[in-house]
Amino acid sequence: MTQAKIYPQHIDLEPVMRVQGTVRLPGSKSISNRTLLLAALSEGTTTIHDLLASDDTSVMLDALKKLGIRWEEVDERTHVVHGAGGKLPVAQADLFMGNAGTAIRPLTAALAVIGGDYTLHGVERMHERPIGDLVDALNAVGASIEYTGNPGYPPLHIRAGKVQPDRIAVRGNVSSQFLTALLMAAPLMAVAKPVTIEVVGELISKPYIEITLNLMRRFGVTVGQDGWASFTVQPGQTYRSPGSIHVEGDASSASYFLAAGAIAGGPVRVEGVGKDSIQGDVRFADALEQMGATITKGDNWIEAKSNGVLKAIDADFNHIPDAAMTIAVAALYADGTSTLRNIASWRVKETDRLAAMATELRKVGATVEEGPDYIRVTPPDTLSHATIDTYDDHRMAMCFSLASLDGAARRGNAMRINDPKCVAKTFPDYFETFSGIAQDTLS
Ligand SMILES: O=C(O)C1=C[C@@H](OP(=O)(O)O)[C@@H](O)[C@H](O)C1
Ligand SMILES: C=C(OP(=O)(O)O)C(=O)O
Repeated sequence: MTQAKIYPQHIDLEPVMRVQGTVRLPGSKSISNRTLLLAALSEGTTTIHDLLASDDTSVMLDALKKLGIRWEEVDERTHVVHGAGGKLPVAQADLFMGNAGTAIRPLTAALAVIGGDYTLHGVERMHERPIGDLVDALNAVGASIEYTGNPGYPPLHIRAGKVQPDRIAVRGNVSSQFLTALLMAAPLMAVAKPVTIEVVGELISKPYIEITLNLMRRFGVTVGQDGWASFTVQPGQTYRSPGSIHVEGDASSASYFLAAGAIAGGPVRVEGVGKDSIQGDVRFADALEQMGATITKGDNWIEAKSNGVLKAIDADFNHIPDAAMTIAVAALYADGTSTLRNIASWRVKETDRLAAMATELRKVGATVEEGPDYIRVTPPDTLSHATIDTYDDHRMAMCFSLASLDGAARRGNAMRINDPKCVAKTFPDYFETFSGIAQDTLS
């Protein structure tokens, strides 16, 4: 095992020869934040097992508390949320949303429909991440949401409106979270008549909608679906607590460990997600398999093992935008040029991930072509030592830990990752966990 040296400003990862081991994954961010909100909107009390403890869930928990929702942390792995049955006890609040898309977007819709006087804001980058499609959709049917900074972006000021539409139209090509937000708020609007949400244009990141529909179902609301074009919620359905609910391990967080196993020996097993996962990012394992790794799966685990040099890949990654970043770095270990297509949404996430990925991959010696919605990576013969900037993007930090795996070629040269604490967004002890699978290091 390596001793990861954590500094306030950077972490130095010694070259790793081989990885092997088993990792217990933190809870899924997407499932955690949806479950918290649905539990808060439900009638009854919900016990949540294995909730993610990270910045993104903290902002949701804090916001719910400010809105008057009672919850308790029973122990490290168990939370209890007392639902308020579709109402919010506190009608006026100022809510800090950090940089959590899964908090601000669904809360905006729920608060706009329930009504009250609420302000929502976040970190600087949050104020550069679009929310206009969601605000337009809601305001067009009677909500009252104003921008207090730049039009189209948080911060927002929500006032009581009257939102009881038959139909709502929302664009789906910037973020699927806008549709998720409207879907979760739809039962609150469908008081006397059905509500249909129509998707205008292309819908990206579709598997995240499946997570939304699955969790809504578990909280007692079924949604009628016409392909990906429209979704209908019948009236009279209210959220009801399932009693208790278990949060799967995070499939996006799994990607770093599975990629490590595929690159540097393995086997590496992740526990907490398996073949019946509701998270689209488990399909990351299919991409690794396509690149030549051996993947095995059980009910609650996935394992990756390498078979020598990875094969280059050319594929559409629209369905797994987060885990696709891991493929871009795994491409450093492939036998040729890899192309990741249809990932324009990378530009509006924690940073402009297409630009950031291209810049940092070049630092380790790759030849990179950055297109409007694609990235093409040709690995160097030998990876160079580099200091990687992370742009306050947890995934940049986690992805580039994989660049320490070329142990033999970079004897003595650590890979430096700046601002490693940004992993706290979804995986606060990522680097300790990563060092736990490193079997041999060279220094
Ligand atoms: O709904 C969700 O839980 C998420 C949807 C995706 O966003 P987009 O729909 O904006 O691609 C993903 O990138 C994000 O990390 C989580
Ligand atoms: C895009 C991401 O986050 P968010 O939920 O804030 O959109 C991410 O975690 O990669």
